[in-house]
Amino acid sequence: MKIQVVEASKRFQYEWIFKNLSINLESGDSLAITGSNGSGKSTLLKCLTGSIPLTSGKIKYSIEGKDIEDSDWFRHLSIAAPYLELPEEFTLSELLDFHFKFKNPIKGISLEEILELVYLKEHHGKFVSQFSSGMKQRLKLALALMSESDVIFLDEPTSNLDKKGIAWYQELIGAYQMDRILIVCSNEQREYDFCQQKLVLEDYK
Ligand SMILES: Nc1ncnc2c1ncn2[C@@H]1O[C@H](COP(=O)(O)OP(=O)(O)OP(=O)(O)O)[C@@H](O)[C@H]1O
Repeated sequence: MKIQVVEASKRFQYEWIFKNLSINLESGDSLAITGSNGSGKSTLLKCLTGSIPLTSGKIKYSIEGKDIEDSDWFRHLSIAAPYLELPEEFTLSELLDFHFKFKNPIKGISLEEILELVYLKEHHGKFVSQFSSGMKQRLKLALALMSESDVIFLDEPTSNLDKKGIAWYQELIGAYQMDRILIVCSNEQREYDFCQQKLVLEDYK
């Protein structure tokens, strides 16, 4: 899998969020997108996932030299972000069944193992609406990383996690990034210090 970003720029009304941003990523790469509050991290993530268009420039996804249509990017990626809510009217078991109807779990892992990994096994019958914010965040991260996707996007991955949850997140990444592209939007070093590449949005104003 390759993602090529060429001279990408994004503007909302008269405000340029980023200009002339170029990056190349391939399987196994990890990129941290950093910058102060309001610098445009989430906006760049939304452009990279195809949820909103660029103002100018180009983003290309390809596998083994073959381009992937913009409309098919979603098949290759998973996202965990604060603004993407979990469907709260499901119990945890129902949510896992629902989620994995659309995405395959990574090879060799069962739903039972995912429940254990996320420390929520005893809560499988509980409604997601009754989860604490930390439980919801662990679930979002696990759903993203346990899905068979070539690209994983994590926006503010440790929000609502306590010290133990942060250590759990770091271990999860170590064990399950595998040969995939990982993109982390954050301004907290502990969330991205394992990333090989770092992009600072203030450099693209
Ligand atoms: N749909 C929109 N229309 C107009 N302006 C927008 C829109 N979405 C975001 N913005 C503006 O783009 C800028 C960047 O916002 P963004 O949420 O990408 O920043 P961020 O770096 O993720 O911030 P934070 O660290 O606070 O989460 C802000 O000035 C924001 O108001």
